[in-house]
Amino acid sequence: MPPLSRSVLLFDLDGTLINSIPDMRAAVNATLADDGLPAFTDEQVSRMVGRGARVLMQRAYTAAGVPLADDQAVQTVVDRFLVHYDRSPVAMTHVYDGVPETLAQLKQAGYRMAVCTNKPHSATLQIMNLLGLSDHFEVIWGAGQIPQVKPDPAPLLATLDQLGADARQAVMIGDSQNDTDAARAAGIPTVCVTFGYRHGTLEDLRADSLIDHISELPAALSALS
Ligand SMILES: O=C(O)COP(=O)(O)O
Ligand SMILES: [Mg+2]
Repeated sequence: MPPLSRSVLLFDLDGTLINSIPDMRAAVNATLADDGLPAFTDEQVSRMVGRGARVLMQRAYTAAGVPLADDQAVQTVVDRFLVHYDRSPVAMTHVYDGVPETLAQLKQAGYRMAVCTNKPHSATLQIMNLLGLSDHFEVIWGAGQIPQVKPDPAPLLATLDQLGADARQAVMIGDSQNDTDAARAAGIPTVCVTFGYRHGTLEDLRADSLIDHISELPAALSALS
């Protein structure tokens, strides 16, 4: 596989490494139930996920017919959602097939790896620990440490900064336009999985490479350089 002209891999989490929708759906529905509102399905929640907990709550309450009035209302509901989510974050969440093996293979080949997710930071750390994924990564970046989330490039650049690396060394691996737009703005090429929680078409992603299974990633990375 080496020489590695781009040796730093930035991975998205939800929809790329793990299927986290069922536990997010449960926490969304528990939050809505606190307000006497009806539940959504996995399918509906997957269309709300992507830009972090604040946008998830805004979309859920808007879809329930009671849009959140202001920033304070959003924050209050996000805090309640996180209490529900932190209580049971991986009961129904699973790591996609082939992920641990592929991460081990990439590490062995000399890649340095980080996660950069729009999921809130403390939930991200807890979930990755519980799923046994943390040890593969030098940096785990979750939302809330800076105001911006993907598709803003700032979280990717902050993750690279923590790695002591720069955009010219990096490839982003994700599942949605939030990932590809952020990466493009940072000058970083992208590999996208064709599963996950993409909202538009595959073409909308404008990814440099598409893979149907994570085991295809090493070859896709080699073909990029
Ligand atoms: O939780 C979200 O909204 C999205 O998370 P992701 O950036 O890992 O896809
Ligand atoms: Mg994702």
